[in-house]
Amino acid sequence: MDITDQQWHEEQRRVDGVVGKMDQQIHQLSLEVGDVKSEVVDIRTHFWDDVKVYMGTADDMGETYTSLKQQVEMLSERERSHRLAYSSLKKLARMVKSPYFGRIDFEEEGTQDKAAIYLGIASFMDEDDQTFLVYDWRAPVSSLYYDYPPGPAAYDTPSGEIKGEISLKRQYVIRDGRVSLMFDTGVTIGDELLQQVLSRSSDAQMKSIVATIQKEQNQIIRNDRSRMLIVQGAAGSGKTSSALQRVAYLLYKNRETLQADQMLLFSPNPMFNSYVSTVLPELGEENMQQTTFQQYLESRLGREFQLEDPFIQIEYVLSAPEDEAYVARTTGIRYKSSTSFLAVMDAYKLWLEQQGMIFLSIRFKGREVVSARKIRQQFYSYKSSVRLANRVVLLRDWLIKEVIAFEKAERSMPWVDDEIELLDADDYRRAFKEQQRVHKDESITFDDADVEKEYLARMVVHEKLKPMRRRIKQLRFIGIRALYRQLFEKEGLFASLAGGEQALPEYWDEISKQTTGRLEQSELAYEDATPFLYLMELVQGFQTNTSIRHVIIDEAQDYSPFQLHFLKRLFPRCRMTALGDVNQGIYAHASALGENDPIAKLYGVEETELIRLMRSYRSTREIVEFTRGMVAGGEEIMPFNRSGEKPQVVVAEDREGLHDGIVADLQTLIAENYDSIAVICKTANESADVYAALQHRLPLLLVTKQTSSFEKGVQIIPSYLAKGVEFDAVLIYDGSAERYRRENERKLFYTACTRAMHLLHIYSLGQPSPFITSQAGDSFDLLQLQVNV
Ligand SMILES: Nc1ncnc2c1ncn2[C@@H]1O[C@H](COP(=O)(O)OP(=O)(O)OP(=O)(O)O)[C@@H](O)[C@H]1O
Repeated sequence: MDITDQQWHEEQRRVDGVVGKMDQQIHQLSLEVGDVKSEVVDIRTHFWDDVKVYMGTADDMGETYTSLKQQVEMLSERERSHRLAYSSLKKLARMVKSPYFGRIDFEEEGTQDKAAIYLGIASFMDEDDQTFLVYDWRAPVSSLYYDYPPGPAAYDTPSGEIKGEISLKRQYVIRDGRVSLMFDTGVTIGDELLQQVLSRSSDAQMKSIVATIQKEQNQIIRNDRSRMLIVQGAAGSGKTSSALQRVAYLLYKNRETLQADQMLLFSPNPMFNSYVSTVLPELGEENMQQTTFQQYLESRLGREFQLEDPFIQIEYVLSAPEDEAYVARTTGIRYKSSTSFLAVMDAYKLWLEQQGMIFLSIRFKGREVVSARKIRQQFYSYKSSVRLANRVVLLRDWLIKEVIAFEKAERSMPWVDDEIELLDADDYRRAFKEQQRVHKDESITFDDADVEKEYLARMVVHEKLKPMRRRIKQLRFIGIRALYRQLFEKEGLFASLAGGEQALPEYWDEISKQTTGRLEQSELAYEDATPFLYLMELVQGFQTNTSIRHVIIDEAQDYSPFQLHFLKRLFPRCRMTALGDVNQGIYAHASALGENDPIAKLYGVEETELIRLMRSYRSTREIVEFTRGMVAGGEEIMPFNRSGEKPQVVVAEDREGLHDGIVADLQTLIAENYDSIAVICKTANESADVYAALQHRLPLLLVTKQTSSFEKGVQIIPSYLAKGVEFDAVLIYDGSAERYRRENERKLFYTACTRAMHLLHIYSLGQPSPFITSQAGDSFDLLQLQVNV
């Protein structure tokens, strides 16, 4: 339905009115912020002037305390007002140029009132008559906008469902206070605006999608029933976008009880953190915590081991020769990531409760303080009904007592006299002070030489034993590394825990050899890190994190069932949102979204909800139609209706020709103002070679696993680091059969191709990959580059 000039005029008048009121509030708030700020500075500068300090009697001190307390309270109250006024000011400054993006006219059942509800990134109230001129997009009533076309509609409120009728649904694009686009929409949020948004250039940073959230995405954003929400969605279907809007929604809905730092996002790599870091601030919310799983592993095991990161593992899987060691390792990777291995670990723990614990002797100056054998005896002397981790605590306390006894005896050893000789004046002073502190009520002097010597001996021995006591407190007397090794070394142990020889993975001997070999070098393969940590936690007691209330796992398909179980135990109080695409699983390990859907079983059916997103928004129809043929079930992926050129497959006969073709292509794309372009290579090695070969011909950026921010320009990037991000144009460096042919490369290739928003060119040195040639011939254009002569 066309909008008349009259309506257009009225809408602009309303925008002018709202913007005028916003300007007024901005003015008022700026004054307030200035005033409060100078007040705060004043209180800080003259803080002591207004505090009455009397120290004579207990009453005086009480008065001083009260006066001080009042002054501190006043300061913090003023600081709070400053923070509030400042954040309202920031919010208004963001809204004033574009105060809202949508409107619904809604008549509640049983009333005659038709209310026009305008939606923006935050609420804005008319201070004169206390009415909402703009509603926050997250308010309960706003869900009408995302969920219903004009007609009967309903929304949930804390006091029940409200039914009624939507008579109008309108969208706006308002820039600098002018309505630049406006239309009434039907079934869903209008394609027209979405078309516009999606045809824009890719950004170095992800954008918020509040104005165009789709109905199925809204279900993800507002879901707050289930403990575990799983989103399985096609490439580019808005999983990450929805997850970030969801964070903003949950922060709004639970603003009294939930803070941004109680939410944690697990990202696929550090660069991704920078890519998504602006979405929440754009919506006026603080960012949640962000980390990668590898960063967590590093924080726990990085001091003791050289940890292999997942990218080194993937480089190995993609590039190493396929000999027996390779097949054994990849089999091991799959096994060690499975719940079968998790079950072995749990059984191992039960076994250890009865036997087999390995302890390290406590030694001092080459002598045994407590032998490993004695520690073990003590450990197994505790009742077997006491849990393993609790017995470890008892053992720790026992060891501390043993050390105290040892410490006493040690004071009369000759080495102590030698050490005392070496003490200087400062040490003496320290010893004296320490003794004074310990014996507060006794009058201490160093008049008597024997007393002095005793004190000094006590100090010397105590100091020297500090590291030992620290190690005991950190439970470093448990041989976790040896326990992990024992599992792979002890004849028959693994098989009996796994339920028999037949349950052992293939290539068991080689897997054991590889595992123990690396441990001896103090290396931990990526596939061993989580199981190792799990064993450590089983034995020492879980170091859980109860402050995090919500965990969001992006690219969930890249987590193994084992890792997911581990996360569940790590965050026992939290809810989880896991987003993934089974077709983009690029690791050799079993996937949490793989066969038998291990992720769905994590919290059980009752507490789990699964939402599927099948419409892809990132890429043009042509790119989606081409790429979806590469993966199982791809026919269900629906392109959004936006057209572009067909993907091109460009075959070169030699590397020089390939490079010339790519450089010419890049130059054209740059001239045509494509802002972000990626040349996606298979591995980091290939990326480094391409960068070295082409960097003198045009400006390029090389993305490595160390890259921490996502930038515009031409990026040379390994396929697995391009996860989650997108580019205006994607050139696949070499999509030949030589490079992409194995089944485990299919998803990698699909992931790389689906990074393209507007244009996809696949170069191929020789015969193109079967993942291309098996596609319908009319879904891409095939070009042959001329051979260089
Ligand atoms: N409702 C929407 N309105 C506007 N843009 C959208 C919407 N949904 C998704 N997009 C856009 O589609 C692109 C892909 O979204 P996003 O990265 O969230 O998808 P994804 O499912 O996480 O993708 P992948 O799994 O391939 O990494 C982004 O540019 C995003 O802004």
